[in-house]
Amino acid sequence: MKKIYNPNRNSWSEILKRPTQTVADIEDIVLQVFDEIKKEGDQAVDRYTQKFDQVSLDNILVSSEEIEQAKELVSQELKDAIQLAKSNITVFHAAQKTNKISVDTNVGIECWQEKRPIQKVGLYIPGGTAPLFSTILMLTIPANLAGCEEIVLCSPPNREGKIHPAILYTADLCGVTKICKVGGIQAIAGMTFGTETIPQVYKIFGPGNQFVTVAKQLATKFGVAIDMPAGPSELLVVADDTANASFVASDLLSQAEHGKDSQVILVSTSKTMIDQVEEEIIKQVNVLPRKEIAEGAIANSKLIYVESNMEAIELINEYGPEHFIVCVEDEDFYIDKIVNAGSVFIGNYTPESAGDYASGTNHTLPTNGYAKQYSGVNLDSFMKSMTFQKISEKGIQTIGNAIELMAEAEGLQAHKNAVTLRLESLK
Ligand SMILES: NC(=O)c1ccc[n+]([C@@H]2O[C@H](COP(=O)([O-])OP(=O)(O)OC[C@H]3O[C@@H](n4cnc5c(N)ncnc54)[C@H](O)[C@@H]3O)[C@@H](O)[C@H]2O)c1
Ligand SMILES: N[C@H](CO)Cc1c[nH]c[nH+]1
Ligand SMILES: [Zn+2]
Repeated sequence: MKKIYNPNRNSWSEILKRPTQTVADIEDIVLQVFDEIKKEGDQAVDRYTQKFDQVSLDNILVSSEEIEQAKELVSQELKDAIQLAKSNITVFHAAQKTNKISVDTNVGIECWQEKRPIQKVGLYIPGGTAPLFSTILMLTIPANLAGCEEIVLCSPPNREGKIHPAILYTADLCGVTKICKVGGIQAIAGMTFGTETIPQVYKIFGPGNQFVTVAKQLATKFGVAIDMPAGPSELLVVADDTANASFVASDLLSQAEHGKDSQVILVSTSKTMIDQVEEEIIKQVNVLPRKEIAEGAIANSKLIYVESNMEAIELINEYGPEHFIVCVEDEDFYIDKIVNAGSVFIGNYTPESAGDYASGTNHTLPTNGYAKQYSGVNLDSFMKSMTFQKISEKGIQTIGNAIELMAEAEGLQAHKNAVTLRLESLK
């Protein structure tokens, strides 16, 4: 990991660059896949599954027999762990429900806001290098709580044309309507345009690698909504001498092992802590089964020394990390001042992995600096706010003249008439 001491503010944007490819880099291939899948449907899906996943499938739909087999293959111990996570995620997301908001803005003018579910949603579950069945909990639980009617799930098949049993088990447990064995750009195109097998949806959710993320971003050009750009995982830890260097290193490696295009950063006001974390990383990475992937991400990562907490928080807000761990004496300073982060983890006993799996918060979060403008997935992501109003005779008499004047000033006579006719009927 590259060590940087007291970086000059002018160099922050260069130092904090992500290693991922952008829309401009991947756009051509995404638009080509979109175009062919829009025109040819399943046939083009199969062609790209052969190209990018090295397998061809007669039927991409998961059958009930495959689900029954998967249930047998998942151990009771893992099923119990999934149940614990499901329960905590349900409790946290159910608490996000809001009541109808109703106000009389004037006498006789009642305005209110209510939420309604998005009827058809599509969930992308990553499966390229690791079967992220935990993401199914993160997406189906709020979708079900919101009341979404149709939940379509796409995840890439392996070279034998199969999806990992834990993905199938969890999808079945969480009431997914349809599971399709399709990944990458093909999956996003399928759910955007619809094919003979993949249903078209109104909104696509879920994380993925840079190809999936750029495909989701470009899909919005074709009318589908997305949760957010949730690409290669990233983590920023702020730590001082009160932190535990081995814990910090384990957290950094937990996100580095997601993919070579992940990025992890340590910001510290202690040079000693930076040296200790560096040593620990070297020690811990050697025994990881995904050592090569983690080392790839570490090559993109930084250890940054700054002189004050104020400088640290300004740099962190400039970066806008997906995950932000705070292991410092003055936690409240960072809790109060953080404005750009997907999810915040506080104290030496709050590993980021807790949020990935089982504490209850959602792990589908904005990456690549998008924490500056996007929230992570939550209950509202699966709902729309709708407004309603009911105006009485007294109400239209109160605001009618203002509407007439404003409509006339905008040169919209028909708008004015809709009020004038009613006011005259009340004379
Ligand atoms: N931000 C979040 O909330 C969050 C959560 C979980 C995981 N993640 C990220 O999700 C990602 C999962 O990545 P993954 O690769 O393991 O699985 P994935 O399912 O996202 O991607 C695999 C698919 O990518 C496609 N692909 C691979 N190489 C390609 C190429 N050269 N051209 C076109 N398409 C190609 C293939 O179709 C393959 O099926 C990781 O980067 C991880 O960090 C992010
Ligand atoms: N850390 C990922 C979000 O960036 C989520 C995840 C799933 N499984 C393990 N981790
Ligand atoms: Zn993770």
